[in-house]
Amino acid sequence: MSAREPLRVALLGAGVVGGAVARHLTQRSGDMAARVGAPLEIVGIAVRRAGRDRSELGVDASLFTTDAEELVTRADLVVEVIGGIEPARSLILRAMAHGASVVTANKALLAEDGPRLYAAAAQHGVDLYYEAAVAGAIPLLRPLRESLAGDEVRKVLGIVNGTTNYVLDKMDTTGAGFQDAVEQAQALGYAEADPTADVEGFDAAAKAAILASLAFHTRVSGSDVYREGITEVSAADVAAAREMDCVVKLLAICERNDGGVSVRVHPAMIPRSHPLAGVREAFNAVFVEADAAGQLMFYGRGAGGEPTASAVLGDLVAVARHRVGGGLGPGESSYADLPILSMGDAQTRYHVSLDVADRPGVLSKVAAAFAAHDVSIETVRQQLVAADDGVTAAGGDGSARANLIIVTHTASDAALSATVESLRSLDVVRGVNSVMRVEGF
Ligand SMILES: NC(=O)c1ccc[n+]([C@@H]2O[C@H](COP(=O)([O-])OP(=O)(O)OC[C@H]3O[C@@H](n4cnc5c(N)ncnc54)[C@H](O)[C@@H]3O)[C@@H](O)[C@H]2O)c1
Ligand SMILES: N[C@@H](CCO)C(=O)O
Ligand code: NA
Repeated sequence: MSAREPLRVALLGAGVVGGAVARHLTQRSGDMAARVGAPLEIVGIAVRRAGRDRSELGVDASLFTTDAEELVTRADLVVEVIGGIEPARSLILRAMAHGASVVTANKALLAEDGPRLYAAAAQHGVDLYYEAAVAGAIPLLRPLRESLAGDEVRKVLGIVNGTTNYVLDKMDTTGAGFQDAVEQAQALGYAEADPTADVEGFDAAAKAAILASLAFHTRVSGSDVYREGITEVSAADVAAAREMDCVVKLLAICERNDGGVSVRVHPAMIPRSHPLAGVREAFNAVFVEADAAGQLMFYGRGAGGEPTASAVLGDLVAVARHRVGGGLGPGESSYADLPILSMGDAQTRYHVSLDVADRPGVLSKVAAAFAAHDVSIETVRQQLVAADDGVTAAGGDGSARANLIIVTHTASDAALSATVESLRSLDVVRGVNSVMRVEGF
């Protein structure tokens, strides 16, 4: 082991992630020192309440402090795992101003105000690393930032929120409704007491913004991301997907085309044969497509104290090595500055399930609505609605009813959603059962 002076580490937050980081740093200090080339010495752990019993972390009780502002001024390396915007942002900026490199897991902050933090890191000549912020343990940001730095990334497509994947998986495999599945996720500790950030897609949108920024060398913030959560996904949607041999997943999609970049988070049907369909429970997986590399897939645990601590510790070792050996990791790269496309310009495909009157001319009226918006239909399947399946087989005008399932070719999202609006107003359409985007065919 090196005789070098210890590097002073300040830990901000001792919750799920911070607790796991503290335990590893304490129990495996010898390995960490050998890998870094200098000991990593915890000089303080900022907590909200000082008096609590935290003996299970195995750290000296005198290290806990409620004065995070003071703590960050006497550290070489600061790990921020408090979460949220403030005081996390001010503490990170203060730490950098005092010369500390920073490791954070805070996707919400990076998606809201990343450029300000990157600028501060550059100004003060320190590192800002955040592998844990997207897809937890999965090494994903480092590959994008470093391994693929010489390639052209075209698309990043993935499942980046464990809670919603768990909920959708349970809806698919057990037929559970949305609310039941959320309660199961809460009972297992995946979903928080207030699961809004997960189920409304805010968490995935923040991660999509970070991924797109790195992939396309362009500043993308959380508010640039089109976002739909899973609260509107019904058992009928999941059943419609099953009929198509598909599953519903909440996807983060970052695409680059000639016009710019499109970044979106929404539920979509994907074929059961697609590798993302096999991502079960609270796991995450991300596909990256690059010109020279072709397709790459990253899979693993995106949440939980231990998996997230793995990514935090990897970053901590990396920035500590820079302190020992000199130099800095790559900073923000936003030189490409590509325009960000609106959702209407995104190229998507729709699956639409309609209840229609079963009489002559209905199909042509439906087809005309698609044609009017220049949307090409790929497949149409029709089945009669039986009188005994819970709906009345006779329509209001005495005609029989049928279920029409239509899958489109790719078109702009604006054209597709305008088509659905037209369908809703057709007299032959009795009801729109399910509308969902389709990916991965
Ligand atoms: N838990 C995960 O699976 C996971 C995965 C990836 C990223 N993250 C990110 O990691 C960060 C931490 O998440 P977590 O799950 O550990 O949250 P947590 O709520 O378990 O822990 C946060 C801790 O910070 C403390 N805290 C809040 N304000 C503080 C302050 N001003 N000073 C000192 N302590 C303060 C809280 O009391 C709490 O103990 C968040 O940014 C989160 O998005 C978490
Ligand atoms: N709430 C997040 C934690 C990891 O960021 C999830 O469910 O994926
Ligand atoms: Na990661």
